Amino acid sequence: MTARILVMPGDGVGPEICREAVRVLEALASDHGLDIELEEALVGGAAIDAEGVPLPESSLTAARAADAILFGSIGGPKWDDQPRDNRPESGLLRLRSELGLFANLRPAILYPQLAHVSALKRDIVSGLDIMIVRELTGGIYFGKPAGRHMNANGKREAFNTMRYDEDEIRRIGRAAFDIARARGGRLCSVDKANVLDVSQLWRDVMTELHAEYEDIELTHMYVDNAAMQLVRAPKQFDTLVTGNLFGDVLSDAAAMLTGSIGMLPSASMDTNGKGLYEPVHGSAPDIAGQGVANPLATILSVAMMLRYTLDRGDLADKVENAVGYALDRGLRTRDIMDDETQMASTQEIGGAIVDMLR
Ligand SMILES: NC(=O)c1ccc[n+]([C@@H]2O[C@H](COP(=O)([O-])OP(=O)(O)OC[C@H]3O[C@@H](n4cnc5c(N)ncnc54)[C@H](O)[C@@H]3O)[C@@H](O)[C@H]2O)c1
Ligand SMILES: CC(C)[C@H](C(=O)O)[C@@H](O)C(=O)O
Ligand SMILES: [Mg+2]
Repeated sequence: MTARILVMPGDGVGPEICREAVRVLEALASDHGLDIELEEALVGGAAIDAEGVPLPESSLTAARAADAILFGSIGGPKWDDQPRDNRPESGLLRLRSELGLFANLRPAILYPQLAHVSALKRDIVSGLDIMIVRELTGGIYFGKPAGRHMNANGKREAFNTMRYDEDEIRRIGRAAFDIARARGGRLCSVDKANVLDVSQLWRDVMTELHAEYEDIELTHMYVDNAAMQLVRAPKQFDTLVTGNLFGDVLSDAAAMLTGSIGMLPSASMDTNGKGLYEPVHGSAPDIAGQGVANPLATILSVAMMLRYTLDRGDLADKVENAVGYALDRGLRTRDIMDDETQMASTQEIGGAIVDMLR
């Protein structure tokens, strides 16, 4: 059956990197029998400019109808003065929430060709393959009450609420235990249970769930220590599971272990295998429009789409191998370049990968 893929390029470098990822999908369709139909929809600042809101109803309807979504990135200084609920970022948050995309998978894998570009020494990082499982539709991003006001002392005050109920924790916990079982069998749950009530509940529920997963080794770690351990000795981890805010921060840190934030793909899944696939990075306004953005995080997100939604693990392997070949040939965008390699544009990297796939 033809799979419907909705492309949401968004803002900044989003359209540039999506263009390359779409070329990859088109090459797979024409040369490898991938049965897909592509459609495009507005989101983020581009949607604010065109229709006044960051997630028009027509985009949400198209997203609901799609089997998978390829998402670029949203946001930028142009829209920073929008009220919170009408910022580009709100469009993405609403999309995640409305589609129930609660499980965010952020793999940090070091390509051996980039070992010397990593922020860490080669022996500490070589062979790195960790998976961060981030809860994506709850926690402090969505907790009520939240807001800004003038308090009784005449001072500006603002507040957010970090809230999880046990079902939300159990749901992401099960997803993470299942992923750990399919990987190295070790799960580290990251929280701040020495301070936060919500983290104490998180830890209790993870510990209870462990009874259903006795073959998996479960450990707990405080988030401050986890941030330190990620840059001290990242290979101690296999799978990590954590809440929305902690996962956001830890995954950007993990990106630098792989050489660049431009290397980190992600999948945001619902309970039925539908997914939104996007790079972990943002719209990179500082380099947008220059043709220098690294498209590999987005192309590797296509590989995740092939594996998790389209059930074409064979093609996912092909895409990941093609990325390896492009790196073998010394092709690099600026963020992962060194003295021995050749600077290539966003489009040249995409083109090289498409050539390998053909
Ligand atoms: N999922 C998303 O769409 C998403 C994610 C993060 C941030 N944002 C938004 O993006 C905007 C900019 O945020 P930011 O600057 O904090 O984070 P960012 O990830 O956009 O950029 C951080 C740094 O990484 C670099 N970078 C990012 N992607 C790159 C790529 N593919 N190739 C090479 N270099 C890359 C940028 O040039 C910048 O120096 C904000 O509006 C933010 O809210 C969106
Ligand atoms: C843009 C923003 C809402 C988003 C988040 O915090 O989830 C981004 O940082 C990410 O990591 O996907
Ligand atoms: Mg982030």
